[in-house]
Amino acid sequence: MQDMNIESHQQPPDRAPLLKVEDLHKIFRVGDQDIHAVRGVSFSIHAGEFIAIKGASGSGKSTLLGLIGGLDRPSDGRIMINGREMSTMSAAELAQFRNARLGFIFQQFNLLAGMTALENVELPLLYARVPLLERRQQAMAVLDRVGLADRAAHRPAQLSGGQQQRVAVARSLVNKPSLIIADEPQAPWIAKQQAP
Ligand SMILES: Nc1ncnc2c1ncn2[C@@H]1O[C@H](COP(=O)(O)OP(=O)(O)OP(=O)(O)O)[C@@H](O)[C@H]1O
Repeated sequence: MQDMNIESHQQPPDRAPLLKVEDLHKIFRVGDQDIHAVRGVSFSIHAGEFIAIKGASGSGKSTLLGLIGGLDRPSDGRIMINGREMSTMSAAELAQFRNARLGFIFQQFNLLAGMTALENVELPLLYARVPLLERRQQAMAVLDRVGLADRAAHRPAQLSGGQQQRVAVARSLVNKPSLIIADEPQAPWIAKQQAP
């Protein structure tokens, strides 16, 4: 892994971290080659804190975000969320935790092409078994917040790139997550959205 920097943009408050990463490593085995994508990364995030992970292409940023989000397991090191070690969670617990506590914005947005903007935003609530009327109202409110209420019935292919990005942001916010993980530069936009 090349150099990667973790920058905090707010003063962490004096309380236990929401997320603590300790000496994290990820090694991918490709053929007979070991790719050390994440090498000994440690940091903490407190509630309300905004953190940017910066580094050259291929320095391990997406891999690190995947590990924090529980999408992949580390080769070594620990990830503690609210004092609980992620590796001790079962697959079902991890899925439940991801759905209830984390919001993801992927590099490629990962919107479902066959669904409308509103249905895409509703997805985390559907997984959380929120009743239809309630989830429709909540999803619509967040779509409105990102300025896309009038595009609710449009499918991703009928939206501009920036609008698709805003749908992805709305989907990441709809379950009111403790932590939003954003791959690539939408992050300042999210910080603005989260401001009271
Ligand atoms: N599933 C995988 N199997 C093998 N190698 C991988 C895998 N995923 C990533 N890598 C390698 O790990 C390294 C880190 O990749 P990663 O995608 O985390 O970088 P990044 O910093 O997010 O890059 P970018 O800014 O270009 O998106 C790269 O050398 C990449 O080729």
